Amino acid sequence: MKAIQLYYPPEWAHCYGCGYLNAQGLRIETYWHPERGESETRFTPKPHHTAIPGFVYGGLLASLVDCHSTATAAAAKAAAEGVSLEEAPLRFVTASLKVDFLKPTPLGPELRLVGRPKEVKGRKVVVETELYAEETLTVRGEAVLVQIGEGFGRSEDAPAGG
Ligand SMILES: CCCCC/C=C\C/C=C\C/C=C\C/C=C\CCCC(=O)SCCNC(=O)CCNC(=O)[C@H](O)C(C)(C)COP(=O)(O)OP(=O)(O)OC[C@H]1O[C@@H](n2cnc3c(N)ncnc32)[C@H](O)[C@@H]1OP(=O)(O)O
Repeated sequence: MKAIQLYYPPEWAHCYGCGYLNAQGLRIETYWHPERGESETRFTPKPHHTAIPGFVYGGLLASLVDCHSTATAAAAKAAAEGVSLEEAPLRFVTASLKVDFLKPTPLGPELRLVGRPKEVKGRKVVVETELYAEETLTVRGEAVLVQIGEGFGRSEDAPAGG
């Protein structure tokens, strides 16, 4: 099975969290399981991803939820439209990200994120994510993702003043 991120066209593959062209990035890989209608990402934080000794920094956890959600949105939209990502390289950006830190996340074990599309409507997809450390649910996220089109990211799309 090929990771969803590997379908992104190169011009949209520089993201710190999920771009395969970002050598310093997290380069997460997310897989879509059509039989369950769910996505899955596995990631093992490094020792420097520390909040306090023994626990994962929350900003990293938010980044994982963020990029896991954009990938889930692409797969969910492709599934809803009955197209493959091979023929339709869909790309989403994050409009809104909510992260609830339910319990401290231990630093050491592999983390597992499970994503489910809650709504697929037009260019918008809402994704719910659960993050587990050794079967313990420690983080829950909800993100609103909006599909970008070809040419998005040209200077006229960039925020003013930047
Ligand atoms: C990546 C930065 C983006 C900045 C732009 C510059 C260049 C981009 C170029 C390439 C990007 C390539 C790859 C992406 C890389 C990484 C992705 C990883 C995740 C991230 O790290 S990404 C960074 C943080 N991200 C942003 O920097 C976004 C800044 N922002 C915008 O660029 C606009 O804000 C946008 C496009 C999000 C929406 O603008 P828009 O005009 O296209 O969409 P529109 O208003 O039509 O809304 C359509 C439907 O989304 C609903 N909706 C919209 N905003 C909502 C909100 N906040 N909460 C709840 N619902 C919301 C509406 O309610 C409507 O829903 P409904 O149809 O149901 O009414």
